[in-house]
Amino acid sequence: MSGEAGLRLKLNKKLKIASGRSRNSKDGSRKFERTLNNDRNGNFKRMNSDRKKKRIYAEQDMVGKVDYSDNETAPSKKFERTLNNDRNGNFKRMKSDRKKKRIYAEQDIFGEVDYSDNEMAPCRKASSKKEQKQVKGDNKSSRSIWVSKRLEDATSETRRSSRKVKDTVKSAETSNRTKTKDVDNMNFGRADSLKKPTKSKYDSSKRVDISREKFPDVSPSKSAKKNVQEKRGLDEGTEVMGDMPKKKKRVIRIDPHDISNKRLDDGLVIYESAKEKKKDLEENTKMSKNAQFRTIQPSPSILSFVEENLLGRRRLIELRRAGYNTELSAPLDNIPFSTSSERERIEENMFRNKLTFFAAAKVSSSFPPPELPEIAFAGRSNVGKSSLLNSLTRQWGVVRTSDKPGLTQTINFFNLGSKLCLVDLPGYGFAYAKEEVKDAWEELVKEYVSTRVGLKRVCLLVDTKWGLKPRDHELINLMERSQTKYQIVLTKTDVVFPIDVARRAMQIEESLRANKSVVQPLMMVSSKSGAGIGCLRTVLSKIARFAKL
Ligand SMILES: Nc1nc2c(ncn2[C@@H]2O[C@H](COP(=O)(O)OP(=O)(O)OP(=O)(O)O)[C@@H](O)[C@H]2O)c(=O)[nH]1
Ligand SMILES: [Mg+2]
Repeated sequence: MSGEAGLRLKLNKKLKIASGRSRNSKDGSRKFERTLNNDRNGNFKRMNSDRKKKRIYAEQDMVGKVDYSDNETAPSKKFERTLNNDRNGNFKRMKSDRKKKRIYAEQDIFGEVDYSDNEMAPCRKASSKKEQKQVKGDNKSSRSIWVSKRLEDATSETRRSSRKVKDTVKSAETSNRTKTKDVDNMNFGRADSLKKPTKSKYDSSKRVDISREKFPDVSPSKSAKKNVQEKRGLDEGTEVMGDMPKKKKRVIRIDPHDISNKRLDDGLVIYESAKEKKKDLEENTKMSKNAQFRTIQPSPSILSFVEENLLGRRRLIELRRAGYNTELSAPLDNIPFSTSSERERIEENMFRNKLTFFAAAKVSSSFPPPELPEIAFAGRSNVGKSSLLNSLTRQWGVVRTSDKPGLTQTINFFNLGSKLCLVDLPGYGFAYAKEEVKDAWEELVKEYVSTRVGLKRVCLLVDTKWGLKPRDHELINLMERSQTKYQIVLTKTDVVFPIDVARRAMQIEESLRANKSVVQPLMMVSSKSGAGIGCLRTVLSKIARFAKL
């Protein structure tokens, strides 16, 4: 027993010395903190009991007469062995992490791990969990090597990163000051050794930033140029001076309108300028056309006709004062689908008769035999031919009309009573139809106006806004050649000012003054307002009255 007591005392002493050493060392204090933390979590008692158990097992080993004086690692090995044994026995409840703690405690006690470097602590803390998982091997020395290796890696990495920053700053400074190849090679070499592709980018951007800070007056483009120069210089292995004298650019000013000093390269410019000039000229001519139109002085007879018939754009109050029933839908002198009693009010007896459709022709062979004197209505598409027929007879709906140009595609024959035949011709020019079809219509119209027996008059309808167009002139020339009587009728007078209606009438009369087949006076109507319709009725009914087949 006395021997046993002696051994116990010795062991206690050893343990006290070890714990004292650990407390004195920096890592020992850390270990102490951890134990305190454990205590805070309520494991203090268990720890005490563990220590007691350790002591007991140590005692047991010592009773087993094992000599530890030679090798200090032996007790730890023994401890672990006993712990392993205990897993099957009394210490089943103990968790692995607690066991690990105990292992660390042993390490601390026996001072196997060298914590001389201060940087170790945070690394160890950060990777403590990983380490705990990995530190499973029984060999303490291997564990200590692994930990020390990790620590070394961590410290070297931190050193590297700090060195990197220093290097980048240094390289930036050197590139701006000296810009020698050697310095940059060093930098690139370092970047390569670090094996980070982004590093070089970072370096270059940093360099640019620093250069900007250093030379705030230099524009970014210039600094970029400098960088390019630097790179070139480095590639060639020659020194590039930052303060090179700049070459002044010669600026040659060329007169854009002067063609004499142009080179072949400036051909495009010449072409463009010519195009612009042509455009200006066209605009001027266009302007002059409008200006010319405004200078037309209508004759007093035309002006009085326009005023008497309320032609042109008018206010409702004006129409009301003139006796028009403004409450009726357009045209004002019209009642849609009028009855025979309503037709009685038409001044001219001729147009009191009922309008009836009797034939349509696509080709000249299908024209009906000429039984009645015919009055045809020709003109460009959408000029208002069909509408005028309806307006003259006050029988809206007999002749079909549309907003879309090209509705009338055949020559349509309408009988007005038993004395007159009204013919609606297809329009020419602007129409939503194929070119071949339009050409066919035009040919048919030309054939009709030039060859038709019984055709007493062609009312050539002209839009007041646009006046005579080349196609109209074509038809006029044809009728002149074929000696077909034609009368110009201005339509849609309600969309322009009265003075412009008069000007247009005057303009057309002047242009056709030399023509022989043209019938005067020029008529002006509006199928919408009914203005001038009565006058046209009077003129046309005279034809029927005196016409002889
Ligand atoms: N403001 C106004 N519009 C009119 C007048 N006459 C006709 N219109 C309109 O002009 C468009 C064309 O009328 P249409 O009578 O179909 O013309 P069109 O000459 O027969 O046309 P095509 O059959 O294609 O040759 C329609 O929307 C009419 O409402 C008018 O005197 N004044
Ligand atoms: Mg029509």
